[in-house]
Amino acid sequence: MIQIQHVSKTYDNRSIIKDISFQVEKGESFGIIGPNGSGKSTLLKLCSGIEKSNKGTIQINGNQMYTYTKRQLAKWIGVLQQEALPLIGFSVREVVEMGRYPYQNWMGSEKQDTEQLITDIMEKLEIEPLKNRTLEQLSGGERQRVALGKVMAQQPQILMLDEPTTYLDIGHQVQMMDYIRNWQTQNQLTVISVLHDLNLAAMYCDRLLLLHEGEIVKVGTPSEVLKSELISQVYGTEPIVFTHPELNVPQLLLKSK
Ligand SMILES: Nc1ncnc2c1ncn2[C@@H]1O[C@H](COP(=O)(O)OP(=O)(O)OP(=O)(O)O)[C@@H](O)[C@H]1O
Repeated sequence: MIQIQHVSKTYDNRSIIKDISFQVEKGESFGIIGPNGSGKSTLLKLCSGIEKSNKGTIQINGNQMYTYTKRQLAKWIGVLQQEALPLIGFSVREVVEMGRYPYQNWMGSEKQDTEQLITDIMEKLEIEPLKNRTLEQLSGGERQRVALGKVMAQQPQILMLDEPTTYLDIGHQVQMMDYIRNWQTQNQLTVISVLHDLNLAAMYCDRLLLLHEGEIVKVGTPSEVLKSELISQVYGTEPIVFTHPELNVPQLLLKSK
């Protein structure tokens, strides 16, 4: 579905992403993890086309990314960025409807009637009761669900998420990740997420990419990547790694030094 080959990125002569190659299959949930400043967000921006690489190629569904127009790319890739939501004035429903822009003509209308699609998405995310409120009248968790609703309305094949659970409490973190996983499994959606929380990453990702100083340390299943020695080498703190008693995935406990 998405293939990254020998991709590098420099900012101001600083090498941020160094010759990275990996691929993500259709329907897969793929997590990018690594310490602060390791290049996770930059890598995601390269994968979504927000930033251009200095070297290497990115293919979406077998075609070079640069061959897609912005509008075509928006039908393939949806990016969840909370800070990108308009701040004032728009109602919740209007914001979700904005996700339809790749399908609209220059007058903002489209052939398909999307009333029902928008209502279904809002019901699924339990934001229908908030539909007439404006964004500044919402909590952080509600705003995050609206942001997800907007990107769902875009009906992308690939969803890219940069820290989707930041500012959410544990209940809302799990709720958010469950919404995404349900959407993923029901629609064969491909998901690429940058996650700081390694326990959530292990619970919700099929494979993980561990990044350190712009280079891949390891790509593999959560059990292959979340090993005490690797985490200690990259994050500088050695965790206790154990297996989740119900989900059978690795989980980490922190130790003080
Ligand atoms: N537009 C930019 N111009 C210059 N340097 C940048 C730019 N964007 C990111 N960087 C630098 O690239 C490096 C990697 O940043 P990036 O945001 O990709 O890391 P990250 O792993 O997502 O970090 P964090 O976990 O702290 O969010 C950092 O040193 C950052 O200062």
